[in-house]
Amino acid sequence: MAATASSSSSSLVRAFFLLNRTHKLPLSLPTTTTAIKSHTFSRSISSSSSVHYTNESRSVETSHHRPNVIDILEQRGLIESITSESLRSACSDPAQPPLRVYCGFDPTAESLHLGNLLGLVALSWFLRCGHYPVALVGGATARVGDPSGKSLERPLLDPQSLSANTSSISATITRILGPNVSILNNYDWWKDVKLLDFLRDVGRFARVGTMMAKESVKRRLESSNEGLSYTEFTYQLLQGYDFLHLFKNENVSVQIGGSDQWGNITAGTELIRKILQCDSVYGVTFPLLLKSDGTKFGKSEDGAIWLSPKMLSPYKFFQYFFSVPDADVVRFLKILTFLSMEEIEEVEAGMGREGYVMNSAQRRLAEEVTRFVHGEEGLAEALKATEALRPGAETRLDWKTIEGIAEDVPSCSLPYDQVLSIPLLDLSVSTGLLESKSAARRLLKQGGLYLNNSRVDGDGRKIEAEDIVDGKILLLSAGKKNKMVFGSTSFDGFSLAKSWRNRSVVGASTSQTWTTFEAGGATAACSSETIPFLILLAQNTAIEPIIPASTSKLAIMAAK
Ligand SMILES: Nc1ncnc2c1ncn2[C@@H]1O[C@H](COP(=O)(O)OP(=O)(O)OP(=O)(O)O)[C@@H](O)[C@H]1O
Ligand SMILES: N[C@@H](Cc1ccc(O)cc1)C(=O)O
Repeated sequence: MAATASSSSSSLVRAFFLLNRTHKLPLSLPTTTTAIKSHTFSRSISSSSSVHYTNESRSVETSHHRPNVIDILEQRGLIESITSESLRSACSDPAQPPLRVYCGFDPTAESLHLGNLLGLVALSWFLRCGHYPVALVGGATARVGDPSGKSLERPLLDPQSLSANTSSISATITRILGPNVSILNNYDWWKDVKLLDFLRDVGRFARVGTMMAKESVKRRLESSNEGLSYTEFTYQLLQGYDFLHLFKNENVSVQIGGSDQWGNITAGTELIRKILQCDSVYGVTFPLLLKSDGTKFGKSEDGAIWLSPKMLSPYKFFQYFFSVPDADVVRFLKILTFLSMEEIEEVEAGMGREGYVMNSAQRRLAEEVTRFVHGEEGLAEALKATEALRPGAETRLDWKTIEGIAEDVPSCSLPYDQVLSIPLLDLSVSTGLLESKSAARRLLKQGGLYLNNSRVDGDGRKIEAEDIVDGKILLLSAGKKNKMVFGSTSFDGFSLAKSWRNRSVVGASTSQTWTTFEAGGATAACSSETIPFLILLAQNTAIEPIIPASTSKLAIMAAK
């Protein structure tokens, strides 16, 4: 059934792609324009955050040729379940106004991550097909914590962190989806809801048997000794009530989310059916994006692919997609980019052709996703950095480019006189880039040792003043992947602290001259003076400096 629907719409889909190149949004072919007055979208980001949008009423196009967004999502592998098949006709029926569709994100971290990107991509598809997306930031729900997919109750977040997270996530959503997406914070309606009113008006309609049967509840009761708190148990009702509220007040009739959200989404459609006796309400889920070990990409997992450039640079973001295995690249192109299916098929066919340049498909994927998330500027930054770090690259290195990526490659800071006139082989060992001088010599003979992207030939090569780019830095590469940046004294304690932090460190506090933070059971301290000084204190008492305390002018970062 899905296949029939998809093929019948494929010519429309193609037309849409052509259009989309020139007129970005929406994808529909407008025929008449009607003002929808009764539904003004209040683009307010909460009392608890500083981002504010003004109310605006929209002019909505009714279209005879609105591409079927559900068919498109399905073709691309972005549909896991739908509450009712009638959504397919509702979303492309020219007699009906465009749909308002929402996806929620709890602000439990400073940034959204790759898993959340699927929701943004799906919202963007709705927008491109002429509908109205709403992104909800769960300022209220994050105070409770969604038990879906969680084996333990989440720690509570303080109001300041919630507010900061709400602002930064909202800014990311606006950056990615543009100003045509409304952002709402559910704290804005929850703060006025009274418990007794809620129990009387909503609780009555929620059946305990149905609530107990939800996957998130069953799984927790079966697998954890601690079970589930009443607070977490009510989470599904909070999300259900959000849908009811948005349906009544904002005319939102579709909720989308990852497949772990099915129970919460259907809690909403059930409440709307029971309380408002309305059936024209829909839930759609997409499959979870999983890592190669089968676990989901998430904010609370290690090694998250963050969407905020403050948490992960566009360069690293680009590199992640540039390195995905061949087996995943076509699937990722379908779910994470807006390339037409024909273009994707073309890329796939190219991968099997003779003369295919390795990683070209990945490069296309990385370019498309980085552009969507970080914009043209972010993509340009990522491409420049990628080129700057490519052994053999012609591009002249400059301090500004390297400074931007120094945090993303293993780096180390040394006083000038410990670099100048030092044999390159010695330097590559003393900094930890290579394990021994014989290994360094072997690599050099094989042509795998590069200084500032140029291949090094003789083993007697010493560092000369002109090798130190802009008098500050040099780049040494071993083989193709292992790179290390050396800084002279211009690497101050602050940038060291920052680069150290980016290597999965949690909790940093800054005092006037010292930054301290904890990493994997250890505390690191770094002075913020210009001459860096870094020591690592093992947890509890024993002091174990990674550099001798006497060499107070030297700072070494974990190299590999
Ligand atoms: N790996 C993923 N693949 C697809 N969707 C995801 C993934 N991770 C989260 N989502 C979706 O993003 C939306 C927001 O989820 P949420 O804010 O709870 O993120 P989360 O990563 O699940 O958080 P946490 O790690 O704290 O559980 C939900 O619709 C959820 O299903
Ligand atoms: N429960 C969702 C976030 C969400 C919150 C409120 C909603 O109304 C909708 C979605 C999640 O944690 O992934």
